[in-house]
Amino acid sequence: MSTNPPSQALPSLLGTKPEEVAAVVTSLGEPAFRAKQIVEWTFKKRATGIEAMSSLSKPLRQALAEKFVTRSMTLSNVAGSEDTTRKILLKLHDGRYVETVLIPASPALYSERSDRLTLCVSSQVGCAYDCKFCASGLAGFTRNLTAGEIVEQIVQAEAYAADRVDNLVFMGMGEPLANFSNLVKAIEILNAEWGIGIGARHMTVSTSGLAPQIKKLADVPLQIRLAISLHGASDEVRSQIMPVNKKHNIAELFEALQYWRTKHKQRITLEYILIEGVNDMLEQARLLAKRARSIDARVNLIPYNTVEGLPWVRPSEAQCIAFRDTLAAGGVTATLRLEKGHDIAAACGQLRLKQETEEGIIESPIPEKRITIGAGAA
Ligand SMILES: C[S@@+](CC[C@H](N)C(=O)[O-])C[C@H]1O[C@@H](n2cnc3c(N)ncnc32)[C@H](O)[C@@H]1O
Ligand code: SF4
Repeated sequence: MSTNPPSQALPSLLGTKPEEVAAVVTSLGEPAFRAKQIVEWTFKKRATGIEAMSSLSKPLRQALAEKFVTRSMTLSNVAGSEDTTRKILLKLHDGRYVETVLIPASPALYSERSDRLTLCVSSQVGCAYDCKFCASGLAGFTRNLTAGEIVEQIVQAEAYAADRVDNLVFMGMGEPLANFSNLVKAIEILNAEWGIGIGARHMTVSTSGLAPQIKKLADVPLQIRLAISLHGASDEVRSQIMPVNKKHNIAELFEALQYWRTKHKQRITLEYILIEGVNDMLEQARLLAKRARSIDARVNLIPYNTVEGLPWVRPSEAQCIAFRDTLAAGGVTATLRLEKGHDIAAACGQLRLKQETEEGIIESPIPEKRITIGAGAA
């Protein structure tokens, strides 16, 4: 299934706004309406090559082809099935890989209505934040994705599925708020009528808790949703599995979330992976309930997805249910999905690790991710 993506690093039209296209068109001595046609070919007609833009003159197409590409990645592999999740492995122009995950209809999680087709997109190659349970950061950070590469994941997934994606979650590989300007540009293009046209309320940005960037994102005038990877209700537990907590602790994070709430009407989601013996104690549930109530957040409980090479295990169903019930008794709306295969993140990052290790791009990451708390931690 794999073919080589274009090797040049020209900017992609999928990451270019109409005013930027207009500036190029004008510099080429062409009338301004050509920019509108190029934008239509790019986003509405989904032209896969500049030569296909048949309403433009040949010389203009040639000049454009020296400045832009329409695609910068190729579909390399797909794993999974239509009724659960399908992980799409995409090869980037520099030979690196990212994953984007198609998730079929399921009861509403990140938006009010049922999510017909959700796509979980990546924002970086690798991740620098080193959360102890996560596959995305296992081989460290390589680079940010461009706005065009973020947008193209949706375009590639829609072409593959022959369907429209109507809900987006930034929960793939990488920390979206560490790639702030590309993220915001991509969201603007994804939201725009002239662009992909996905409503802001159907986009959720998930972050490990970069408090200053949460405030900065709050000031962007789009009603996108926010999910926080909390995974520990006390600083002690959270810092052991999420080193970012040592930089921005829970108090600082929640102060930023209060600021977010002054600018956004939609409720914040607190993501909480349940890992046996690490963060699944019921006193954590009671503290989590208190924290969630303080910002009127809902909680999404995710039984841990096993990552090859990592020692963590998911708790028993009974423990997951007891955790959820403790939250409910504390007055907090909590979602818990016990069936496998429907998880949004679905341990995203593992396909890419396997591919890049096999190709010798990265060394097999032998995780030094063991911590010593509780019974489940080896
Ligand atoms: C991969 S992260 C990407 C977005 C952002 N960096 C963050 O941490 O929120 C998306 C979500 O997947 C979760 N996750 C990572 N590894 C997981 C695993 N093995 N099982 C379940 N969820 C996992 C993260 O904690 C986070 O809530
Ligand atoms: S959970 Fe998010 S921030 Fe943490 S390592 Fe994974 S991708 Fe990075």
